[in-house]
Amino acid sequence: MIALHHLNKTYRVDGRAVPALRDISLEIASGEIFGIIGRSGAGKSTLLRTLNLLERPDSGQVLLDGQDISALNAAALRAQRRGIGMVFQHFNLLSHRSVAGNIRFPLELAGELSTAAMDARVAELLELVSLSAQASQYPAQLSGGQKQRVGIARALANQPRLLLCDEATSALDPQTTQSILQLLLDINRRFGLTIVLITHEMAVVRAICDRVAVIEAGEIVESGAVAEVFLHPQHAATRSMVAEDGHAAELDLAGKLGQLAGTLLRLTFVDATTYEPVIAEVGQQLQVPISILQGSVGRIKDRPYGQLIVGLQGDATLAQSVFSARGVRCEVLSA
Ligand SMILES: Nc1ncnc2c1ncn2[C@@H]1O[C@H](COP(=O)(O)OP(=O)(O)OP(=O)(O)O)[C@@H](O)[C@H]1O
Repeated sequence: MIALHHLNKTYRVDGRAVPALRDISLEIASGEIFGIIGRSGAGKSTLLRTLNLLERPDSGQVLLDGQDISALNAAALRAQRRGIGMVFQHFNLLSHRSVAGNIRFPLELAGELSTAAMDARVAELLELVSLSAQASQYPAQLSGGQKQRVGIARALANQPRLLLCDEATSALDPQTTQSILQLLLDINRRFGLTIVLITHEMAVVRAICDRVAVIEAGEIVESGAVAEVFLHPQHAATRSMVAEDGHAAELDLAGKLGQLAGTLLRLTFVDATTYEPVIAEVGQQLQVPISILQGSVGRIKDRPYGQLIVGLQGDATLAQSVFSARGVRCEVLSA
């Protein structure tokens, strides 16, 4: 659905060049939730804003359904943008309009529906985001989570094909964050809406994204299915974000290594193997003790996973092949 080809963007600040995007190429499939994660200043907002040309790249192409939107005239670009909704970190609601008035605003701008049809659409959207009871309230009377629900309903008003979320949950507490993420997931599943979100939090990616790209200093340094990137991060930037998230097993046994006998292994289970008694069975099969030193279990979107660091007293190569045969990825961390 979206293809970015060799995007470059450099800002000029006081005559100085500030590169924001460097040779970015990405493909995002229709119906997926795609996360772009990176630290502050990495280029996330700039990249997201190129998808509807709020930011024009210096070079490269932005293709939506095969059409290069940078080649469109102003009227055609406006029509394209109507098919792209956007949700903002600080909600950007109109303070003098009620909840219903905010949601109605893009419908009025589009000018395609009768008054009755607009009323019906607003009612439908209020119900979708569970705010029917707050229709006549004003933004100042709402909680952060409710404001973001209005932001989401407004973004969906003109039935976009693509929803761009710019740090949509960064101003919210963890519980509200979860409810907004669930709402986005629900919308994605019910309407098959493609969602591209930017975030600095691995937990957001882990909760709802199908695939993720990691951006660092304007470059995509790693991308792929979330489970692959999260459980086997390759780049230092990804590793440090995964470590901060605290849900993957990281080797922070410094100082204790000398006291541990045997070989350290990292075992990664995904999907069904997560629930099987693999460690006990492999220990029994090899007749060696296996001690669990550190680990975590959880979910990546709706896939269960486990990652454990274990100590093995015995033949590591043999253990590796036995674990692999059981569908468990096994890496030797130290001998
Ligand atoms: N309008 C602008 N003018 C000049 N420089 C800019 C502008 N917007 C962004 N930059 C610079 O471009 C780089 C990328 O910024 P961008 O806002 O895209 O990063 P980000 O990952 O979204 O950061 P944050 O999470 O802090 O918003 C940074 O060095 C930033 O200072």
